[in-house]
Amino acid sequence: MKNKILAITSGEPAGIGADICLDLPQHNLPCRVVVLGDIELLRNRAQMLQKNVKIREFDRFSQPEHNTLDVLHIPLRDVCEIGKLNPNNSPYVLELLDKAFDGVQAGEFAAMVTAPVHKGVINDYFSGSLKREFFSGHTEYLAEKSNTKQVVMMLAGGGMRVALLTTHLPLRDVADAITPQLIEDVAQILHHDLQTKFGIRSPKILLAGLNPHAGEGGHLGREELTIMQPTAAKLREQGMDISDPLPADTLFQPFLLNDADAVLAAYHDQGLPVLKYASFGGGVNITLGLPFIRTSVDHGTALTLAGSGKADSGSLKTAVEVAWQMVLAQQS
Ligand SMILES: NC(=O)c1ccc[n+]([C@@H]2O[C@H](COP(=O)([O-])OP(=O)(O)OC[C@H]3O[C@@H](n4cnc5c(N)ncnc54)[C@H](O)[C@@H]3O)[C@@H](O)[C@H]2O)c1
Ligand SMILES: N[C@H](C(=O)O)[C@H](O)COP(=O)(O)O
Repeated sequence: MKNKILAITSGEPAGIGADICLDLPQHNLPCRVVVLGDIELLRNRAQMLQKNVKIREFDRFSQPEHNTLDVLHIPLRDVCEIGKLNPNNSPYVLELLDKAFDGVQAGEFAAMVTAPVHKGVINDYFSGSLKREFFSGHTEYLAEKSNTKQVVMMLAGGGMRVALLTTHLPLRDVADAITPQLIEDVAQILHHDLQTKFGIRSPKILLAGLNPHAGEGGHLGREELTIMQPTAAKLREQGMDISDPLPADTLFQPFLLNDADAVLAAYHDQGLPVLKYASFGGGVNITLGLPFIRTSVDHGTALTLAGSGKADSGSLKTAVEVAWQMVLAQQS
């Protein structure tokens, strides 16, 4: 295979991104990785955490070395104090993503894996600099950069896969966002990627209702009756194995999950707390529908843990492993 290297963006510099990246050489990974970030920041963090790891500048032509972290150096824009967000470093955080994106587009990297960023401070930077942009998350940022109209956020862990109809949206806006077109687009991407990227020939998808008890026959909200059920029926006519909207409070039970390949939840905090309860620190976030492979950790920047030695790097390890499995599946 031409490109065997995965790009790992080290994320918000004041958070645990550097800490968890420093564990990568110990993880017995199935492939070569390069971390994108400020090399001095990584060296300082390694010293602080007393990590016995060699940190060297990335050279594509050098041989991988035992206990060595290859770093593609991208300099910080301003001082970084551990645990303290500095909006002036937000362009640095975005540059890590842009460089990884350019690398996968150019075929230099086989996939990208992202350590956590802090959405709030990036938006603080945008508003402080009078810029108009809004940063919702990696998922939306990478969709926009790659001109992809629709992508799907799916997390996997604890023996389940949970995909989302809506991602980083205020709860107030969720109901209006759920349209037949959105359900069709998201379900089709989910179905397609479960087949092509995860080798599931006939994926079975459980659709979660939006309202309590899936609308209670229309008495507790009508979205299930007017939007979700008719769209699910249409998708079934097209050959997809997708349920009618089911009550979300009892959907995440083994007697239903054991027979399903994915849950399609209506919104972020309907699906993700269940999955994170089952697997926090060992799950993986996968963006489906992109023209390249991108996975991420299942946790955030954990500012108070940065530099403490208490950050668990298990999710980053899983994110690398899953990205690599997807690279291999793509080749076969
Ligand atoms: N992939 C990503 O970029 C990503 C994912 C989730 C959240 N975030 C962002 O992170 C920021 C902080 O979010 P939050 O506080 O809601 O969630 P968080 O995941 O940062 O923290 C939640 C709790 O889990 C703990 N925790 C998190 N990661 C851990 C790890 N690896 N090991 C041990 N404990 C860990 C934290 O200390 C905290 O108690 C927000 O800006 C959010 O948007 C980013
Ligand atoms: N929704 C994700 C989670 O809760 O883990 C997280 O915010 C990361 O999203 P992006 O990958 O879009 O940044």
